[in-house]
Amino acid sequence: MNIAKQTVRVPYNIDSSVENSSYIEIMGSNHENEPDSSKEMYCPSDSISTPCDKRLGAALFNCGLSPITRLNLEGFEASSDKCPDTKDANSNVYLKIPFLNINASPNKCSNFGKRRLSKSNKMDTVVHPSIVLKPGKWRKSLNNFIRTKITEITFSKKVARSSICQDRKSLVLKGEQKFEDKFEEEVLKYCDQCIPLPFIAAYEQHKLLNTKKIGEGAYGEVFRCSKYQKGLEKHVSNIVLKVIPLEGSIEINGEKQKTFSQILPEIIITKKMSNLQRNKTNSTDGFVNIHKVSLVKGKYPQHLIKLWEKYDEEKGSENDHPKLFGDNQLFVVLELKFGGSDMANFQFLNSEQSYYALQQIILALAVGEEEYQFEHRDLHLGNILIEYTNRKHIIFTLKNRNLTVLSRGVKMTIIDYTLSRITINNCCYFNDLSSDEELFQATGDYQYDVYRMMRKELKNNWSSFSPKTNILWLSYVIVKLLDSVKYKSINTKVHRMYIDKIKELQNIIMTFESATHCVNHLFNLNQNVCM
Ligand SMILES: Nc1ncnc2c1ncn2[C@@H]1O[C@H](COP(=O)(O)OP(=O)(O)OP(=O)(O)O)[C@@H](O)[C@H]1O
Repeated sequence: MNIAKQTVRVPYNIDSSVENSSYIEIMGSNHENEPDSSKEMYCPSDSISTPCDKRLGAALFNCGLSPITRLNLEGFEASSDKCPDTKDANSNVYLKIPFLNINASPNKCSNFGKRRLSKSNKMDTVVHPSIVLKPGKWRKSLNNFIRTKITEITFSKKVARSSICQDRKSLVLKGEQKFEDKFEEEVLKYCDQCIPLPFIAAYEQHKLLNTKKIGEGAYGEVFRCSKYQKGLEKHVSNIVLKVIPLEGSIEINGEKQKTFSQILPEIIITKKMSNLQRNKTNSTDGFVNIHKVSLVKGKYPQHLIKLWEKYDEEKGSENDHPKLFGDNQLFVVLELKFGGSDMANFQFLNSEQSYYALQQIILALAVGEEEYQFEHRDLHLGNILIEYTNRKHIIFTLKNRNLTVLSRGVKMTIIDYTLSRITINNCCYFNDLSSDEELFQATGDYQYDVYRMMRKELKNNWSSFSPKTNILWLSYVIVKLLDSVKYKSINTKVHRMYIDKIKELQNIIMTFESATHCVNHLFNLNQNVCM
């Protein structure tokens, strides 16, 4: 601890947690040989991060790395090389610690771990020696970590691995298996197509206006645009295109490409959650609205490549260059409604605004639970979008009851169902994380405790319905509202008042069994009617 204190430099990340009890178990365990190692390794109920108000403060320990939860990942040591792109090379962590926290910070080193075409059109892998912890999009972080681990370090044996947490399964609870092996056919049905469309023709430049790349995930590139709508004969604004490569044999962004069988449940879940806005008994528009899905084939359109490169120049992309895709590459394009900026990058006016934002999230989850036994299971700040609205109120229907929340100028949208669990027509869709280890080894933010807490809650049975996982994520959102999100004005009475209200909720959140249970409390609903 003392050595670490002296040597570790100022952190890049906002570490909202300091885990406090799992160190010894983790260091002592050998996961590979212990299929049921979860109890021994993590004792998750005991290893919940210290609440933000009690955690070690910056003054005490000026370091973003959780000091006592470094994991021993065999074969991995810090390299002493300096990152060629990093201006302040000294700000890299150059401690020799067994587990350098996972993540590439694009701002620090935009070339970290990604493949790109060099001038000679040869594939180069540029590797960053330091791995910096960052909360949020863990999948890319893990990929980068693994890619770095493979390229940077001399391994006695190469790590052969498939994708992270991509074990999408469906479990038919009653009746017949619906799709058999006709996943491609089913995807085409959802796209309203018989065959894939040529990518370049379907997304020609003139059909899209004001196009801009706005984000990226491990699976896809995300563009915002106005898109020409045939029936309406005009461009409709605020469309988001999420472009996901499919079925190809080349790895993209360190991941195997999704298959038809993996993308189909995501399309189904996205459509179902989106349609909740038109539902009667339980309704919300808090889940991202999907306009259309398309299956396209062929090279990436040149104008989208240019926008990808612009984003890379300005912000630094961690993804592979889309020029890599050939003539036969398939893509699914999800056309979604623009939901705003993600919560990690949003600045709230004050905590009154964030308190009502939190209520919107709780209600949306409750509606999902009631209608589809929905658990999000990955509700980190990157998956919660916020936009400004003129609407005074946001209206939800929960079990035929209309519930109204003040918007205080913001509208919340939940995205990304990669880990989500849902029951639709007696079929349960879930992502089986039971044999995934990497996600449960990550550390450095309360977010990473939540995955372990979910595993404990679900007893590693990822098909079961346990809405408590939504509560675990709500506890995380509350911690973030108190600890990390940005506020414009904090020196006001109203801000202090609502911070107290959020703290009150923090004190009781874990006593609820579901988001619905929490709503009953918040809205003083009659237990007999609403439980
Ligand atoms: N509807 C939307 N409106 C606004 N921004 C969006 C929308 N959908 C996605 N984004 C932006 O794009 C980013 C990546 O999207 P998303 O999380 O869906 O990708 P992914 O490939 O599933 O990510 P992951 O790496 O977590 O698997 C989001 O963090 C967000 O910033």
